[in-house]
Amino acid sequence: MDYSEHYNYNPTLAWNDKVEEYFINAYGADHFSKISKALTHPSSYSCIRVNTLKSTSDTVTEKLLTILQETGHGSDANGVKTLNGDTDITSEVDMGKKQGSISREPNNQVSGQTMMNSILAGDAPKSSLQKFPINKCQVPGLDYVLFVNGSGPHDIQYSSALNKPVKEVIVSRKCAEAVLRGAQVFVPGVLACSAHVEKGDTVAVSVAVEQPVDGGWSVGITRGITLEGTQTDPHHLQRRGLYIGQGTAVLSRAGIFRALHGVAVEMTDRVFNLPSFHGVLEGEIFLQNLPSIITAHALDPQPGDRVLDMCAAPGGKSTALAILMKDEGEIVAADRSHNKVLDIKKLAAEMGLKCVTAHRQDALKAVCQSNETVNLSMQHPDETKSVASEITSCRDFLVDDMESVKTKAVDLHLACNKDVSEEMENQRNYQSKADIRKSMRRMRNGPGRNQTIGGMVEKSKGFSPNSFDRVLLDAPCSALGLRPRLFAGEETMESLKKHGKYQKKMFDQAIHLVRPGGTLVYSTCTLNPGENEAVVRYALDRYKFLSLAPQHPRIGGCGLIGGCELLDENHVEKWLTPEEAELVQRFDPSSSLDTIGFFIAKFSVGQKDI
Ligand SMILES: C[S@@+](CC[C@H](N)C(=O)[O-])C[C@H]1O[C@@H](n2cnc3c(N)ncnc32)[C@H](O)[C@@H]1O
Repeated sequence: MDYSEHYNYNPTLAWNDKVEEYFINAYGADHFSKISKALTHPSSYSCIRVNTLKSTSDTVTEKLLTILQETGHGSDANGVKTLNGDTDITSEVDMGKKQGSISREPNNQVSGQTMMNSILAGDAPKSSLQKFPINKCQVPGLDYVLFVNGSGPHDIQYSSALNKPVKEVIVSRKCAEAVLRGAQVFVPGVLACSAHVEKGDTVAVSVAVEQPVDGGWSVGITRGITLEGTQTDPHHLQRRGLYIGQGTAVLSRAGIFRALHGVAVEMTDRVFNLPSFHGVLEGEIFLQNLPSIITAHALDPQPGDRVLDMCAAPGGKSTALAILMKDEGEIVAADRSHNKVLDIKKLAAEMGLKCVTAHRQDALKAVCQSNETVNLSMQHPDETKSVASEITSCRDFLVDDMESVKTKAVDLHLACNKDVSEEMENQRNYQSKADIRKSMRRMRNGPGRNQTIGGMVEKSKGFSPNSFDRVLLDAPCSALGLRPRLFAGEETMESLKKHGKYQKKMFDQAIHLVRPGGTLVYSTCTLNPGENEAVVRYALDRYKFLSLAPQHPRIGGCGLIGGCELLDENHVEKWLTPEEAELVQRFDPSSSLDTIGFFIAKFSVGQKDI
């Protein structure tokens, strides 16, 4: 058997046939194949936004270097691995005894890293001896953004003691995507395991990805199955090229399937090494993708402005906007989901931001319908601004007591019941034991310093027309730009079209809320032109008082020109003119910036005729 071809990481992203055809039409076959490949890898660096109201880039860099050093993530000058990047660097999990021989070939030719270094982070790392060098962003105005460089893909030699078959675990796709970003393997993420795995054994970790079955997709693995020997088990071929690293079993096989939570495998050798700063320097830093930070700059908020973030949770862009405004003015951060609104409140409180108020509001009904609000339709003379916003706060928002009581009960249940579902545990960036203990302590001792907001969420009745200087519509989307991604087959042409329709409806609301002379920014984290250029086309054609505005900084690429014939519908989806395409920013995951796929359009709002 050819071990090197089987035990490696070389995934091919599966798409729905029609969607693939549409994207090949939009990007060209070669380019789309590069995008698809890039999506299966994480970015080669973690991007950290410093809360400049609390700290500086230099202070944060020093603190992070100390933390990395103290936790064994520091210098690696002799090429001997110490510790890999863990999700939670305060994790107290016993590493256990390691078996088998492992060797690692560092391969630092991560896609685009050289370009990324020279454009964004300069050529000289803060400390070249550091295993995860930290660099300040070189783009003017973004020196409060830090990049922590990771490495990969690494070749890992998967082997076992006494030439026995390699012991293995298979994890779910969501779990694997988190592991590729630096997490550990948690119990709920394990789908299958070899027989006789004991605590301390070295195990190869691979991922179960959906396979085509009867016109649909299926993983085809029942949780808890035993993997037989290398060649004999029926899932052997499916795992080819899907190995994400090697680790030490923290529990035996029986323990893994009996336990409800906790780490199952402590990763020791990863295909990609990325430090994770989950829970580190809370309030002082925020981990955020570079295009999201650029989106906040594109809106160009000024101190004293009234800004609406229509789909704000978890609050990454709202807090970035608040910091750009020096916490002066008002940011109304709205989201449809009650629990997510609580996340916004928590984040704003952690970051010490007073100008962010979080509200439960459906962006599809964001414009206030009540006659009473007519008086509040501000023409925006500065002197009426603060009075009007105070009245708005009093009148427009209703405290939904029942909802908050219900949520408190659910929170209590979750905190006391450790049976957290797999998706929650894996997606919440792998809560460590320490985190769980902290939550339990909070439940016993009441809210801590940063937790004083409780579960109250204001349910908004909507906002008055023309009442915001700036509006951000960071729309819910197909998220096809997010990486790493191991499967993309769930989106069909029909589902992509639904996203586009939903976004246009939200845009219709947004346009009523921003005042004449104001600014509107529309953004998504998808590659789909139907949710990007086509929405901009719709907006420019429908609202003649809108025009595309230049963005600063501008480091992304141009938009897509022309359009695409949608054969099934006998309809041409229209995109942008060459001039318009120059004004939007498109972040391409296969480009040298090595970011997620992202799209930003900025509009100037003229005198309205609606
Ligand atoms: C792309 S995320 C926003 C990320 C956020 N802007 C940030 O940077 O942290 C989209 C958000 O839209 C919210 N959402 C989805 N449908 C919505 C609706 N009809 N009204 C308001 N929010 C909605 C989701 O709950 C989700 O939090």
